[in-house]
Amino acid sequence: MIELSVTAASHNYRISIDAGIRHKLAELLDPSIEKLVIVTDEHVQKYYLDDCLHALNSSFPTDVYVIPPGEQSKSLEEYKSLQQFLLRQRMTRKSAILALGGGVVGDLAGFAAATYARGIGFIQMPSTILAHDSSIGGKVAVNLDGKKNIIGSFYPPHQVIFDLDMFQTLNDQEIRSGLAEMVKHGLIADRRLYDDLLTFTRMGMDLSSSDFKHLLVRSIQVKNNIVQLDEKETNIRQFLNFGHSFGHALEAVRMNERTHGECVMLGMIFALWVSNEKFNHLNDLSIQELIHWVKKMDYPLNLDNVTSEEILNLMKFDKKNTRDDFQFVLLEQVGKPYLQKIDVNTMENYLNEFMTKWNQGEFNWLK
Ligand SMILES: NC(=O)c1ccc[n+]([C@@H]2O[C@H](COP(=O)([O-])OP(=O)(O)OC[C@H]3O[C@@H](n4cnc5c(N)ncnc54)[C@H](O)[C@@H]3O)[C@@H](O)[C@H]2O)c1
Ligand SMILES: O=C(O)C(=O)C[C@@H](O)[C@H](O)[C@H](O)COP(=O)(O)O
Ligand SMILES: [Zn+2]
Repeated sequence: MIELSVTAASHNYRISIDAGIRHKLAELLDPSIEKLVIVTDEHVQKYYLDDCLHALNSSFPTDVYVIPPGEQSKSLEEYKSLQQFLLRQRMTRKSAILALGGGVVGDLAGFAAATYARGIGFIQMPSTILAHDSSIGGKVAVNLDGKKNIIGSFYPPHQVIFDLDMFQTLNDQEIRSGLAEMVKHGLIADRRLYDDLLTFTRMGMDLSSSDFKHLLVRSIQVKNNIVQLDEKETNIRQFLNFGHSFGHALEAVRMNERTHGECVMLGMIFALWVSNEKFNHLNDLSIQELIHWVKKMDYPLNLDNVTSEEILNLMKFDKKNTRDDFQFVLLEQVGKPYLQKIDVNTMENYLNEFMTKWNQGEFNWLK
């Protein structure tokens, strides 16, 4: 088992990573927890809930709250139903929510844990590759009126229990989605992670291999290093948002058609293009090589059913922005992100140019 620790402002917490770790759940949890509510979704319930309940072996009084799978569950309506369930279960500050699932379950359950009784115990048990990102660092949230994560909080978990065995039931789309956040971590902070990830996936992927486990741990370390230095995103944590200004806007327009990671991948390509074409950066990266990989991995690349106007309007709700300007994450080099102020008119021009050229297949690297 690999154990990492995270220092948050309010407390330190442990990340325990291993294949099959769910079967040891009772041993891993803090014995002082008086009551547990497991929040999960219907897919994860089907595969892993029984194992977890069996492992708990009645050590903790436990109830289960199951949400419909998908981004639609990150809503104020689902949040309210969950809070009402917590009330009915008479949860107290000595109780804990255990989020068993991907980023949707973690974000919703975490926001409920952050706000019920002004904060109760919160354990993350990520079940997707993507959730190596979402389960660490304490960003918890729901969406409102198509604006991603606009109602939320910073609420670091008290523990993260990551069972890599659960990746075996992920479909290709969810694997792709999670790999995108790993690529992001490589691009912003770890050139070797980026290179190794592209090589590993080219050679055929065994998600249960020790090679993949090491890549995942390196990716977790990138996230961990950053959130420990800037938990509330006042400076360098904004780099973790690389690709998300455009990505979140696309995700909101194409809700339920494309995953978070698929949209972030296109958002990163846009940001790489701006970095290279408009600011003359990135002479150490072949965008073409990345696009070849992206195509091989079957990321959906179609942008012709969305307008630059729709994207621009949603990008205005990006939480990094100031009132008048976009604060856009660019890369000077791989591993050297920075924040660039871009005014609305300039961003509109960039989007128009990029999306027109993209849709007309004018980029050499698309060929
Ligand atoms: N809080 C953060 O820092 C942070 C970081 C990144 C992303 N996010 C958020 O995370 C969400 C995306 O998370 P996600 O990609 O994990 O999506 P998800 O939680 O919707 O899970 C994806 C799909 O896979 C299914 N699933 C989950 N685990 C499975 C397993 N082991 N086997 C089979 N199926 C499984 C789910 O039921 C769902 O249908 C987005 O809402 C995004 O905004 C948050
Ligand atoms: O941890 C962070 O900080 C991130 O930005 C990680 C992102 O991958 C994640 O999608 C996050 O939820 C985006 O946050 P938001 O503040 O842009 O909603
Ligand atoms: Zn993300």
